[in-house]
Amino acid sequence: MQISRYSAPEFDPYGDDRPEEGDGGWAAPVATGPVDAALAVPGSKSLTNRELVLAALADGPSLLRAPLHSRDTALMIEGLRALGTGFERVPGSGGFGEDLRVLPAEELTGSTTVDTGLAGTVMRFLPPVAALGLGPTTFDGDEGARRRPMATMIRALRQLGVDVDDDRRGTLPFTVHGTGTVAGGEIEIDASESSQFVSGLLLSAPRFEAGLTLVHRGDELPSEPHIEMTIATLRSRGVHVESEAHGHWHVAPGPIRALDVDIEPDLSNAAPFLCAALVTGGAVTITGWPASTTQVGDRLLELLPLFGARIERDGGRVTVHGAEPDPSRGTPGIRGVDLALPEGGELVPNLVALAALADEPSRITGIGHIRHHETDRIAALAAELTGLGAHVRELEDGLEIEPAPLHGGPWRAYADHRMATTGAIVGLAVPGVVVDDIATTAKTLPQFPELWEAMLR
Ligand SMILES: O=C(O)C1=C[C@@H](OP(=O)(O)O)[C@@H](O)[C@H](O)C1
Ligand SMILES: C=C(OP(=O)(O)O)C(=O)O
Repeated sequence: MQISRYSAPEFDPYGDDRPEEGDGGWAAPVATGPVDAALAVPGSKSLTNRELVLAALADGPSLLRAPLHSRDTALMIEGLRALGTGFERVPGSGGFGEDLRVLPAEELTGSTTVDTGLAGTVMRFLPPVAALGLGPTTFDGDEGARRRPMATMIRALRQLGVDVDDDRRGTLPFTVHGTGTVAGGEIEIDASESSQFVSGLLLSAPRFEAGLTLVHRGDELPSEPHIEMTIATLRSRGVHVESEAHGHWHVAPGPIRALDVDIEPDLSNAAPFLCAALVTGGAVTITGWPASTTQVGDRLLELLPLFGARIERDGGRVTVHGAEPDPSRGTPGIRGVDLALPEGGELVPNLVALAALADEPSRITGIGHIRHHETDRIAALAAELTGLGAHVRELEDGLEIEPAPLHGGPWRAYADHRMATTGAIVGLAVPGVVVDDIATTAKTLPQFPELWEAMLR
């Protein structure tokens, strides 16, 4: 079996580690009965990478407790370090690696390169930071990263008075010519392709001379909970942020306060484990579930019951129980859903695994933007499920799935952590599913293979 090199505690967020190529595939374990497991998951990618950026721009050192250590967060650390930020490792109290002290640069520097990997948060959050640095910063990333939209960010920076050289491609690679200051002011963007354009601009905005008034004009505004998360993290550091109308934000110029923060567990990364309860008719408990959160993964507690799950909550322990076996519908009796889910694109791949194993048809729409994630997730899900015998119809902005008996076969991950975990979920119920690159889960959850096998023991 292939185990990722990113496993804590050996994982070194400061080294040159990159995921390894697949070694011939990971045979997804089949559940031999209902799962019955309790586990904790490591810190949130979205919170860790926001707090890293804000800590680097803050007016003093900040401590991040229980941050995520994964490829995406290592890339963020390396990018910020290239721009002059200091990092110290501090013994952590959590089970998934060390805490991090972030030491902001006296002056952000440029004349460097930033490797974004395939991390949307790195490629959309760091260009405005680089604009505050002195000197040119060239951004590039994985082959798949060069296909992800960047034109909205490049145009926004130009509107803010920043010189960006992209050879008119509108994608990586490009160079941000930082002068040490950004004028700021009022701009309009179309964030239909990704909420990360909004988040990236808002995170650096307190450091712009005039702050930022940002107006979204476009057909869609996906992943709104992630924008709420950005606003909440800014406010917790004393930044004045207003949103008086939908798609309008104003960030006042001013200091970003240094702050010691606890990073919540990644609730979107809890999803595959919770789905396992439904697929096997068992029960899975996640510990440390926050009482209140801006994470979109919290919506799993409303979404999974639509598939037939029962949720039990006891303080920070959240347990998902599979549907009661129903002989007239077959065990484990997963229900079909008809959902519009523009706010929860990152949850979709795992939920589609449930839909493919359900006894009834499903339709999930409003998710055209996930064609711009790590891969075109609509096309990838349709291709991989069809390869296993599923009846899937690809819509422009979603998927329709009809119940059909599935068989084993290869499952391509497309360098997408959530495609990899989706293959694992299907493989619980379908013998012979082989995920080509389970190590790609190191993007946000290096411990996935170990946690998955432990859940099944
Ligand atoms: O800001 C963030 O941390 C994220 C925003 C969302 O991006 P999109 O708006 O591109 O979907 C989400 O899907 C991604 O996993 C993380
Ligand atoms: C879309 C995702 O990632 P990224 O931050 O690279 O956009 C995701 O994690 O599902």
